[in-house]
Amino acid sequence: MPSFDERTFIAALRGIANHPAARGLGDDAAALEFGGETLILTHDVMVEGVHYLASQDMADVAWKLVATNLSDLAAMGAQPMGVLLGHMLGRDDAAFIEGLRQALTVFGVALLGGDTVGSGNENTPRAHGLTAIGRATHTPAPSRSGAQIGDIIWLSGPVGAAMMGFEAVRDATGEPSGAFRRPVPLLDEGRALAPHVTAMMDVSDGLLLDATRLAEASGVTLSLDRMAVPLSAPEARRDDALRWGDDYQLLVTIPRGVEPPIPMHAIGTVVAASDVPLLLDGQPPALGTSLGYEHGT
Ligand SMILES: Nc1ncnc2c1ncn2[C@@H]1O[C@H](COP(=O)(O)OP(=O)(O)OP(=O)(O)O)[C@@H](O)[C@H]1O
Ligand SMILES: Cc1ncc(C[n+]2csc(CCOP(=O)(O)O)c2C)c(N)n1
Ligand SMILES: [Mg+2]
Repeated sequence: MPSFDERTFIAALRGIANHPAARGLGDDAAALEFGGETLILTHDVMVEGVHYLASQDMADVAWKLVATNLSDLAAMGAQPMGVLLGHMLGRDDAAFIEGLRQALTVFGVALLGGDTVGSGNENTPRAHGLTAIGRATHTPAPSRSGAQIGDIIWLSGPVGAAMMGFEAVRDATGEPSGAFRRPVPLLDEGRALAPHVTAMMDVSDGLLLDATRLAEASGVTLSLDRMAVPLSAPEARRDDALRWGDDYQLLVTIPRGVEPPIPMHAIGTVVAASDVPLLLDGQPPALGTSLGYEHGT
């Protein structure tokens, strides 16, 4: 086991991330004011065996690396500009480059640079890093910390498709798996929502965990209606789908009475902070159960 889990490590980093652009390491990306504009900067890593299966097509892995980073830009209402790739050489590098080319073409983003290394040992799981750079289309760029008591909580679409897709790939069932292999960042949606939201984030680690993070950042409690969450999985898997992650929907809060500018699903309301940041059908989630994906736990 690592010496720190993800949450503890990021909390320790907060002590040295004092620049205002870091936003206290509380948002999906940094927001750096520069030359009259706001640059939005994010970096995500994918690891073989953690984020993708060793059997997967490397073109899909490259696509997902781009898409997950662009999803963090979407959550800030940003327009992507370019990326820097950190690449560890290994099997199927030509396929990786083809998947990278496809994603950059589809999302209209430039490859600006990066770094390439060997693993040193072919049994070492591979890791792939990507930095994505965008420009804010609405300032201040939305944060996770602005939710207000009384706001309505909205979700851009269903959760559960990535979980089902993962199981299809893992078990080689031939069932649809595109949501897991090739997620699509909601860039247009993020830009449309940015001027209207009090808070916004993308849902990467599971709806319940990410909703908890938004609540904690905003100093409120999020009260979710379990059955109002749209599902792209069998109803019997609802509780798993609310926790699994990888769906890259946008989770936002908007003042009551304001209609979202795009179709969204109302899934709850923001209430005054209580001793728990999240209520599910009025109840705190059972103690000791996982709310989503956390590294190092
Ligand atoms: N190693 C690190 N160094 C500096 N900042 C970090 C590091 N790891 C995480 N952070 C920051 O902590 C915050 C939370 O990170 P987290 O990875 O949960 O967000 P995210 O990128 O939206 O999630 P995901 O990785 O699931 O896409 C972000 O602001 C991120 O920039
Ligand atoms: C092989 C395999 N097993 C499990 C999962 C599920 N998973 C892993 S990390 C993560 C959250 C996003 O990661 P991060 O927080 O690092 O951005 C999720 C949902 C997967 N994708 N692949
Ligand atoms: Mg995010």
